[in-house]
Amino acid sequence: MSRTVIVKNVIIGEGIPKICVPLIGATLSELKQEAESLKELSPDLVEWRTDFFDEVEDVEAVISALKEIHSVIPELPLIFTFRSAKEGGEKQVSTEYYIALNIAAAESGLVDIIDVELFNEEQDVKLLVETAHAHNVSVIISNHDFHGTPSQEEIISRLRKAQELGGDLPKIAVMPQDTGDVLTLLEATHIMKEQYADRPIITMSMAGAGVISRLAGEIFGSAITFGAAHKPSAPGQVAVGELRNVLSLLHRSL
Ligand SMILES: O=C1C[C@@](O)(C(=O)O)C[C@@H](O)[C@@H]1O
Repeated sequence: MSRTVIVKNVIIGEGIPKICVPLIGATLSELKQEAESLKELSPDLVEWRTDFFDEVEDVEAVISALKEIHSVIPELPLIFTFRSAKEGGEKQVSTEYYIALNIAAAESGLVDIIDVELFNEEQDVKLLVETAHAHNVSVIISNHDFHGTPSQEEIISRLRKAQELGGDLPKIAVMPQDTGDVLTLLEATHIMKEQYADRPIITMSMAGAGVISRLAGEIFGSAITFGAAHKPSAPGQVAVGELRNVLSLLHRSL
C-alpha cells in the first residue's frame, strides 16, 4: 500500500495536511451556489455530504446533482459521503440503499473518493471497497463517535480494522469530554502513524477543545483536515482561510 493517496494531483499523506470543505446544501440550487463559492477558497478537496440533500433517497436525483456539481468544480477532487444518522449525519437509509447509492457514485466516474462507514457488515464494506477500486475510486473507511472518545487502544484498533478492510484512508472523528480526550486522540494518531499505518490516516477530535487536532495533523499524523466554507458540517471546523494560515505556520516551523 502506498504511503500517499493521489487524487487529481493532490498528494494526500505528504507535507501540509490537505484541506477538505464539505458541501451541505439541501437543494440543487444551494449546492451549485456552494460549489461556485468554493472556487475562491480553493480547497484541496471537496466533500459532498449527500445526507444533507433533500433528494438523497432517489439515486437518479443524486447522480444528476453529482453531474451538476462536477461541472462547476471539475478540477477539484470530490469525496462522496452519505453520513448516517447513527454516526452524526442527517438521515438514515436502509443498508441496501446505502450500498446501492455508494455503488452508483463509484460507477459514475464523477467522484474520486467514497466514504464508507466502518460499522457496517464486513462483507458490505468489502463489496464497496472492491467496486470503488475497480473504478479507480479511493475509499475512506470512517468511524464517528459524537458522544465520547474511545480509549487509545480502541481508536487504534478501529483505524487498523479500516486499513485491513482495504480503506485507502482510514478515518476517525471523536468527541472530547475533556482535554485528556483530545490527548488520547492525538496520541492514538501518532502511534497509528508510526507503528501500524502503511497509508495516510485522517483523525480529528471535534468541538472547541478538539480544534487543535484539526490544525496539528502534520505533527501528529493526520493527512486531511475538514474546514468550513460558511457553515460547518461538524462541531469545531475552522474557517478555511484561518485553517490554511495555521497549517502553513506549523509547516514552516517544522
Ligand atoms: O467525517 C467527517 C469529518 C467531520 O465529521 C469533521 O468532524 O470534520 C465532517 C464530516 O463532513 C466528514 O464526513
